[in-house]
Amino acid sequence: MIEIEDTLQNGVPNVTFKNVSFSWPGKNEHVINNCNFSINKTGLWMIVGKNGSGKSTLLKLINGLLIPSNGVINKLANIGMVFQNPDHQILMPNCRSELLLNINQNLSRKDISNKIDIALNKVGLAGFDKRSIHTLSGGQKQRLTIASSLISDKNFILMDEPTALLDSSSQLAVLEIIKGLTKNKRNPFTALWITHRLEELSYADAVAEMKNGNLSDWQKPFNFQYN
Ligand SMILES: Nc1ncnc2c1ncn2[C@@H]1O[C@H](COP(=O)(O)OP(=O)(O)OP(=O)(O)O)[C@@H](O)[C@H]1O
Repeated sequence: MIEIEDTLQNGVPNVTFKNVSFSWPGKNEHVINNCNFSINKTGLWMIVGKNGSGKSTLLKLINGLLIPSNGVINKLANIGMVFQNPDHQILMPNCRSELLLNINQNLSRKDISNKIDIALNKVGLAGFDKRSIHTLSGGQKQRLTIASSLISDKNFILMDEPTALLDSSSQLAVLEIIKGLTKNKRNPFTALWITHRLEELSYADAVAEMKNGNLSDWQKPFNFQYN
């Protein structure tokens, strides 16, 4: 049986997989194999795992791009996505127009401008609203994709190796921004972050490994062992 619920009642997320399996069309083996886990608190959750272990597939199941072959996915969250390469998701020529794409168009002009200023400020891009995308660094572009999620009131952001293309100072900036957002008690926020960069795990509230189509139990970063 396949069943997906998608409603948002408050800022605290609940994403739960119950016996979820998924195989790509034409393939017999399950990439995701009877997978069970739950994310039911705000915070920064990180997943590691070998190439091809199914991490990106898992994110696509969470955001509804893929439908499970079996099992149940319950989603109580307003879900956004940040990809490894921001050039793959930024569509407009400057920061303001990119954010306008993602904002509730029923707001007044004044509220729209305020929201744009607040979102840019939250990601350390205050004053960048008129900047052309081609003048931004990779790290600034990645921060703009986070601002796009914020401005569309997402409270759960899926991040697929968001720092893989960034140098260490931009990596740190993105990590600090996401960590700060997840600690903001007034606007509960959650990130599920896939990484191969093990030094990032110390920022996580919980870490799990994707292996054999399943996710291990969540652990504190200092308890987590990965071979
Ligand atoms: N569109 C697709 N069609 C068929 N098979 C796919 C497709 N996308 C991914 N796969 C296969 O699914 C498996 C898991 O891929 P996935 O991208 O989820 O792994 P991953 O853990 O994210 O890998 P990486 O760390 O390299 O990004 C791989 O065997 C891959 O070849």
